[in-house]
Amino acid sequence: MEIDRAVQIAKEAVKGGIDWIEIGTPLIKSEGMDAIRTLRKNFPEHTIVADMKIADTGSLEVEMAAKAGADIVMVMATADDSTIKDALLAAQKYGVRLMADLISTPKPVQRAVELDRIGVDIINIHMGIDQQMTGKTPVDLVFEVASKTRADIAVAGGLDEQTAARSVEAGADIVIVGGNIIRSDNVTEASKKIRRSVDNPQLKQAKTPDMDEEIHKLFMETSTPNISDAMHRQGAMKNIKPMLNDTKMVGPAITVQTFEGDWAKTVEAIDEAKEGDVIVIYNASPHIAPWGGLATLSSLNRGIAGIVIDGAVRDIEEIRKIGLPVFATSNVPNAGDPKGFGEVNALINCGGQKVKPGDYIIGDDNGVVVVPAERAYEIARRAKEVQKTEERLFDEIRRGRTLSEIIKLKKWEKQK
Ligand SMILES: O=C([C@H](O)CO)[C@H](O)[C@H](O)COP(=O)(O)O
Repeated sequence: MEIDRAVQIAKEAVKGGIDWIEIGTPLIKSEGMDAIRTLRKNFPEHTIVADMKIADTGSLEVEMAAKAGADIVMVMATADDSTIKDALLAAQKYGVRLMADLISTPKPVQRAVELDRIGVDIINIHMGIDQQMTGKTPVDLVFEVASKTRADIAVAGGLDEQTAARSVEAGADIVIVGGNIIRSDNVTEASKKIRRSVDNPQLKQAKTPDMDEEIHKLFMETSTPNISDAMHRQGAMKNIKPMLNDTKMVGPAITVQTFEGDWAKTVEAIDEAKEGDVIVIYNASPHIAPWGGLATLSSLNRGIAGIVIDGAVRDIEEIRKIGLPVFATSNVPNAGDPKGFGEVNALINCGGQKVKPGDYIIGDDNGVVVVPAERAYEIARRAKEVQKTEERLFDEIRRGRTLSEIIKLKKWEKQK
């Protein structure tokens, strides 16, 4: 994030009622202490938190941040006690408060108690962005840490309206929200929502979502380009196109290995599939269809989420009328016969991607991506982050700037 964008986003968030502005570590690494100076200058009345993530030379780095205009400076809870104590002395000397970040602390409750005894002002219960993608949340620790310490308690790490409210109910004094505000396409509205839930935490009934439901919901909300970006451009199937427009399909794979001119196993898979599954077929012939209208209707009746074929389909008009998402390499008039070769639920290769039963298959008008089952939650969360970042970029482009201006493309190209 560039400093001018950070200032603009902070202005929109302030309009929505936020009290404090946290300058994140990536911005500080990119812009140095100027990030703090600029935010201080633009927001003379607001509390400025500098997420310095201090690991050593506590006194020196607190002094740097304090002189640049920070009110609160962040030290790593995992730093040595000598660093924490020296940072604390500098904080007292320069009239700022010291916040200790419990990110990646092996025994967070025990360390919080120790930091409290040392005298840090605020303890930040924090799950980092990468940890959040694996399903970790800071909220479950709040009550225990808050009840065993006297310091103020901050909470950070993927908080939204629900989890911010739960944190306050569990004893948090400060709620730090990053992505769910700064990546929104309406930062002011997103800030207002968080403000409302923090001020009235009892109104937000947080339910713990079922993991599979959550994965399905996140993949339904995101696009295959979002998912491909989240996987560092991996996972996209080659040459496989949607046979319908405005199509969206999400589900775990049931796989079919079959051969040119043989449609027996593809049709048997319909009976073996569970509701919500996606049938993924390797057939390898662009000329003889192992799938058509009758199989599509049969799948619709069984509640199957969609079909992906590395091969051809026929009866395209019927498939369109039925409306079940079908993806294939081509459409042709002729089918094969049921011969019975091949296998259901084998490891297959489809569109150049390995697919095993249970892997998540997501299809839309852009094509199809496969996400390994063991990474489904993490990738779904990362795809959502990609989408949020893009929403904000879309908003800034709508306001009249070009994409390369916004992302300062030249500055971030690889330097020789
Ligand atoms: O501290 C943060 C992170 O480690 C990068 O510096 C974030 O500011 C903090 O996690 C809040 O952001 P979200 O997790 O996106 O709410």
